[in-house]
Amino acid sequence: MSRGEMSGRCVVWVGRPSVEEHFGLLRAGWRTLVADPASQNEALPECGDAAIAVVDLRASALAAVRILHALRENYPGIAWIGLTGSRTPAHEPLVRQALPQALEIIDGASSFTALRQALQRAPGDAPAPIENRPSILTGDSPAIRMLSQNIRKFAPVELPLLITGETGTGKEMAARALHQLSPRHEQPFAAINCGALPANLVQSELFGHERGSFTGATARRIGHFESADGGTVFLDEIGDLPLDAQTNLLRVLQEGTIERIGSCQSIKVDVRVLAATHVDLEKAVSQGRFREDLFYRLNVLRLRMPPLRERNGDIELLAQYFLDAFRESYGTRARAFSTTARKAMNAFAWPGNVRELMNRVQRAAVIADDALITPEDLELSADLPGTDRDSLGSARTSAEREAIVDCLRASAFNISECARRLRVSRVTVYRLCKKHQLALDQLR
Ligand SMILES: Nc1ncnc2c1ncn2[C@@H]1O[C@H](COP(=O)(O)OP(=O)(O)OP(=O)(O)O)[C@@H](O)[C@H]1O
Repeated sequence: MSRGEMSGRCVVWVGRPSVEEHFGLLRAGWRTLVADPASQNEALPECGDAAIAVVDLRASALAAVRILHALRENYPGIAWIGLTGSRTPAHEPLVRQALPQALEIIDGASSFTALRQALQRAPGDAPAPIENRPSILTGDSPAIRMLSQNIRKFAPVELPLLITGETGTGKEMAARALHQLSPRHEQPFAAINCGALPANLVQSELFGHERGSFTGATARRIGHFESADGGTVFLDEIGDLPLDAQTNLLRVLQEGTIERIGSCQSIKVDVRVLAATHVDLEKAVSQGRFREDLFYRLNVLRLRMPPLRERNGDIELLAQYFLDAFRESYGTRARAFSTTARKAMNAFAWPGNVRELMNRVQRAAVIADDALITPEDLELSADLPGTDRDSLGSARTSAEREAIVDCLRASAFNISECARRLRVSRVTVYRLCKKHQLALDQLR
C-alpha cells in the first residue's frame, strides 16, 4: 500500500484503480491512496479525516472487504462507495453484509463520471483543484518527478509536443497522461504508430480517402485525424513518416485542415498533435529524411523520457508494482524480490527500459518457486559485467553493449541484419547478447 501525508480530501482506493480512474481522480482534484489487497505490505494508508473510500469489488472482493473492515477500525465512520462488477460475489456473507453500509453502489462497468459524481455528493468539502502531486507516472525518482511537473504544465497548453526517449520508457503513457489532464480528456485519443503503417496506406490511414480514389478504395474512409476531431492525435515513431505525409501533417499544424485522398475539399479538424520518437530527429533533418519546418513545428514543447537506468530508486518500485498487478490476476507464489534480485535489477542497464522490466518481472512471477523472486528467475546475473562504473573496462563494456543495442534496434532485432551491419558473424551477435544479458524476446 502506498502511504502519503494527507491534506485536503483524498480517496482511499481499496483495490487497484485503472489508468483512466487514476487520472480521472487526479483531474477531479482528488488525492488517491491505494490500499491494494494484492500488495504484500499490510499497512493501511494514513489518510486522516478528510477521506472517503472507494472499495473496488470487481475483483478480489473478499480481500477488499477485509481491508475495508481494517480501515473502519482505524477511521470509524469513514464513508465508502462500492464499485461492483459481474465478478462481484454479492452472495458471499462478508460482501452481503458490507454492501448495505455503503454510501452508494456504482456499477463499475458504467462510466467514470458516475463515480466522480458520487464522490462529489459525499459529505465533506469539495476537493481542492489539482494539487502538486509529486508524481503522475509510477515512480518517485527526481527524474520522474520533474517529468510529472512538465506533464502537468504542458497538458493544458494547446501546442504540439515532441516526446523523446528510448524504446519502452513510457512515451505513449506520457502522451495519454497529457491527454487525460488536458481539457480535451473527454474527446478521442488516437494513438498511431507511424512505423507500423504500410507506406502506401499512410495517407489514407491518417487523412482518409474518397471512394474510387485508388485501386481498392471501394468505400469512403475517414482517417484518424478526422475521427479524433476535438481530441488528441499521438503519432508514435514520427521519424518513420514518409515525406509526402509529412507535408500533409505540416498543413494540419499550420492551417488546421486535412484533405481526404481523392478530394480537393479542405476539412477543418481540431486536434492537438503529440509526437514521439526514439531516433534523433535533428539528425534525420540533416540527412534530408525529415522536414525541417515540420520538426520546428512539432518541437515547440518537448518532453524527454528518462531511461530506466537514470531513474534512481524507481526500478524496485516499478518491479513491485508490476509484480503486484500480475499477482492480482494470476495469484502467483512470488510476492517480493530477494536482496540479490534487487541488487541485480539495480545494476542492470535495462536497454528495453520499463517494458523490459515489466516483461522480466511477469516471466519471473510465473516461474518462481518461492515467495521471493531470485536473479535467476529474472534471468539476470547477480554478478553483472560493467557494474564498476568508473573503470576503463566498464566504459568499454557499456560502449559495446550500447553499440549492440542500437544496432539491434536499427535492424528491427533481426540477427542476420544486425550481424551484417556490425560486420561480425551471427554467432558473435548471439554471444554478445548473452554476454550483456540482452534477452531478445524481452527487447522486441
Ligand atoms: N511509469 C510507468 N508505470 C507503469 N507502467 C509503465 C510506466 N512506464 C511505462 N510503462 C509500461 O511499459 C510499457 C512501455 O510503455 P510505452 O509503450 O508507453 O513506451 P514507449 O516509450 O512508447 O515505447 P516504444 O518506444 O517502444 O513505443 C507499457 O506496457 C507501459 O504500460
